Amino acid sequence: MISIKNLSKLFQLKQQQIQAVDDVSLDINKGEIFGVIGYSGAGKSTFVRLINRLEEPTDGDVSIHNEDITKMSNHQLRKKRQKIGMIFQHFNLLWSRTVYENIAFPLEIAGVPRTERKVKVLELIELVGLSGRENAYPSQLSGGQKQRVGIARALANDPEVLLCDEATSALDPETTDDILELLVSINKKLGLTIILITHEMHVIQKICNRVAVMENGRVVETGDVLDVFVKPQSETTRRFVQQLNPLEYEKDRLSSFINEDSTSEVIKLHFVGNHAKQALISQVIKQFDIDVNILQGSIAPTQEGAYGTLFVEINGKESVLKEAISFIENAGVEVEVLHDVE
Ligand SMILES: Nc1ncnc2c1ncn2[C@@H]1O[C@H](COP(=O)(O)OP(=O)(O)OP(=O)(O)O)[C@@H](O)[C@H]1O
Repeated sequence: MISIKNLSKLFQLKQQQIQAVDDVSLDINKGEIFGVIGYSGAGKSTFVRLINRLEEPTDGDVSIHNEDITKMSNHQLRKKRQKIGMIFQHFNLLWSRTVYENIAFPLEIAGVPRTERKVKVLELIELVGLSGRENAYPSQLSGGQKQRVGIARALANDPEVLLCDEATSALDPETTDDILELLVSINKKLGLTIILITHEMHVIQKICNRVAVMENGRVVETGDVLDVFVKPQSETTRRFVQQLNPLEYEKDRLSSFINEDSTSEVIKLHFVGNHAKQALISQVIKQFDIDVNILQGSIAPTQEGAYGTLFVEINGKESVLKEAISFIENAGVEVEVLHDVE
């Protein structure tokens, strides 16, 4: 487990002080993919760089598997850093070295003998899907391939933790998805703990188990990804969740589709996890004497199961509508009544 306690970083500039990270405490479980999301300037990069002491904390502790890295000597820290891999937005590859040589570099530094090095590098090249490109130089690779080299290099010394600093922000959406899939498969195959920072909610949705939301150096919300999607607590989190389906938040838009009928109601259904797999609407139609008009729906898969919303207009006798709503709620689906036509 990674235990972060009261972690702070104050940058002391000539004219001003910047509290980049402000009293952050978090526990990250072994083997999970933990996301940190925030807008530009929220303190994400500083936070992630404090975890391997690329930045020195002003205050607080970071323990990785019960070893407090903030108390380590430079020598101990160098050894420990071999067990903390890191990948970057702009890949940070060595441009004069080939794919093979980039990946071999951390092994050379760790003093791994040449033959052992070769076995490991070839294994990593296969793991990240770059077989055949061993002798290419970074300038001959696409963005996605460069990040694959970055990932292989970060894994060379069999780290316990992989830190990802906006690792997909420079990539197009399709390549982003490929790299995210690679991170999930590495997490599963190697049981590696991954801490990932991003400003994009779909990155969190796709691969994280838990998430922390940062604002002005502080963590304003933390929880399981599904819980945070379904019930965002802070305004900042709500704005991030909105990124995934902006239309869902334009309830006014729906009003033009609603029949001017005194017996209709518009409801929003929240499907979480396995509840998203039920044929609930067809059951409601069969069981109750009501009409259902589907206005809008969406579903987003997460590592912890799916999360979906559906806006429907239901039309029928008031007492029957009430019964139908109770039926839906009893099936484990949350119902929000949005609009009562007078
Ligand atoms: N080395 C530094 N010296 C002084 N101020 C810094 C330094 N690094 C970061 N800051 C400041 O700390 C604050 C947080 O920056 P940080 O880069 O951690 O945020 P971020 O959430 O990662 O944003 P971005 O995604 O834009 O990088 C910002 O106000 C930034 O200007």
